[in-house]
Amino acid sequence: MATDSWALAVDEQEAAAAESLSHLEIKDEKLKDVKPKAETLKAETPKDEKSKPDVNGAVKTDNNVEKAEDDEKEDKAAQSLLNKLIRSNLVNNTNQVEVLQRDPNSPLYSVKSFEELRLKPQLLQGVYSMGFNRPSKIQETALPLMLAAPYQNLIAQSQSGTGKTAAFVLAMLSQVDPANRYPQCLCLSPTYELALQTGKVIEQMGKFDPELKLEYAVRGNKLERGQKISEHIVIGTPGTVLDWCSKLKFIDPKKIKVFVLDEADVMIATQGHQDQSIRIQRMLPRDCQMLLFSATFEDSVWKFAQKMVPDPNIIKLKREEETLDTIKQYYVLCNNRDEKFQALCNIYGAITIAQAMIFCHTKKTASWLAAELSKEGHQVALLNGDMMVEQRAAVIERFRAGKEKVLVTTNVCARGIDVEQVSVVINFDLPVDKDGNPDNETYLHRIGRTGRFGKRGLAVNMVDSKHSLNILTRIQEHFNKKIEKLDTDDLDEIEKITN
Ligand SMILES: Nc1ncnc2c1ncn2[C@@H]1O[C@H](COP(=O)(O)OP(=O)(O)OP(=O)(O)O)[C@@H](O)[C@H]1O
Repeated sequence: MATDSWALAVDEQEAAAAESLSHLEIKDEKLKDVKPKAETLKAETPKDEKSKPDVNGAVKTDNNVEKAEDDEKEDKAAQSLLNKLIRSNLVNNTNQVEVLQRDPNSPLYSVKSFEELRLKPQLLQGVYSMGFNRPSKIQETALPLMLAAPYQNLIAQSQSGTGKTAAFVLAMLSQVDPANRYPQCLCLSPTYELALQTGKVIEQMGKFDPELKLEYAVRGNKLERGQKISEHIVIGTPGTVLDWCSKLKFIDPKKIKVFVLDEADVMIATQGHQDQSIRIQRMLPRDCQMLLFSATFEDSVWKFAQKMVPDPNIIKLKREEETLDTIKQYYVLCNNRDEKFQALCNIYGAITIAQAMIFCHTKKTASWLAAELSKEGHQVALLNGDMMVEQRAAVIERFRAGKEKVLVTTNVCARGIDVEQVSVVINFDLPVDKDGNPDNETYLHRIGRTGRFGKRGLAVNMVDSKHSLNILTRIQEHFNKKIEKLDTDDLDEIEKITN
């Protein structure tokens, strides 16, 4: 790849991150001078004004008709950051960890306590100071494997919130020798903000070792030319790290002992990052320990992982499956948006709903609906892709705390966000993919419950055209679970749905 193209990709990616600088607390003095450049965590409005599917996927060509795609582009990095910001605890997972060992004959260790890992005392102190009493499910197996000598490579996949970051941070910290004043561990993150988040974990966990130093290789952190970095751990985005290792030679890649590639799935979704990461990996010594982490493991991630990590051990923790078994599903037949709103008001008038999440297809509908519900006296929170990630996290936190009773959001904006306590979900518009087909996965994720949250739930789907009825029928067939018709003009009937 030509130097120009990766440099361009870096510009794009880091411009995307720069805006959030003003929102994140930055402790590192060197980073304080960085000026926000662009508001790119905002969702983009597609320039293409051609015919698009309507709210439920039907194609409309009239320019006066609301365009479904005035909406957000799915931004994996933003979603990942959002989940990190709103999460304060481990995600529970009762599935077994699957391990594929490079050498099946070597015994497989798993630990039930951090003491068993024989960490440096300051590190153990750091772990406990973070409130970690015992290793998480994935940490139980990953940590002994990562810390075993001779060092082994690892590819690990488990859903967000299961303790991957803490695991590799611990692996890096335990292998650093503070007496050697040069970078020994290198960690790649897909965006500026994610790098900062992981950096914070490194700082927290390593804070009892005053000698230990961390440097951020992110755009805006300008070092003097000709300088060599003395910090032990470098965390950064691929473009800047590549610059620092090759063009600017701030880092000697040959001295790196541990290389971590975090959020591999987000990484490959960002243009240019894959090539940059591979170029960095090629500069590292053969005996450098390579660790790759990902929340998902589709084919593309797997191919990338194999390129990055030779002779890997592989650890996977399956996501807890959601089912529709404990959910009562209904649909309401309407003719247009106003009728859907009326149906919603009727439902609210008939039953007590503690907290509900309402999903719309477009930002415009979501804003309209939130305003209408407020007029009706509801305490409404609105979430859309125009908000900065931190603002979105604040909205979700307030909703979680029960400060608002209704959360109105767009489909794309809330994908992958878990608000477990919500038992009523209203699909004001049905979830469809970009081609206008039923998005079964999103439907399941949104209204389904895992074993742990097995309490009963209620889902109401608003149908406003033949097309959306067809989408609903296909969703019903896909899950082979009946979605009952609900007449929202009949109060008695509505009341029955809570029984
Ligand atoms: N052993 C532990 N005990 C208690 N809490 C933990 C433990 N390990 C991690 N946590 C906490 O659980 C949350 C999720 O952990 P972490 O960020 O490491 O998960 P992750 O799998 O890296 O998630 P993501 O894929 O979003 O990066 C964090 O708040 C973290 O502080």
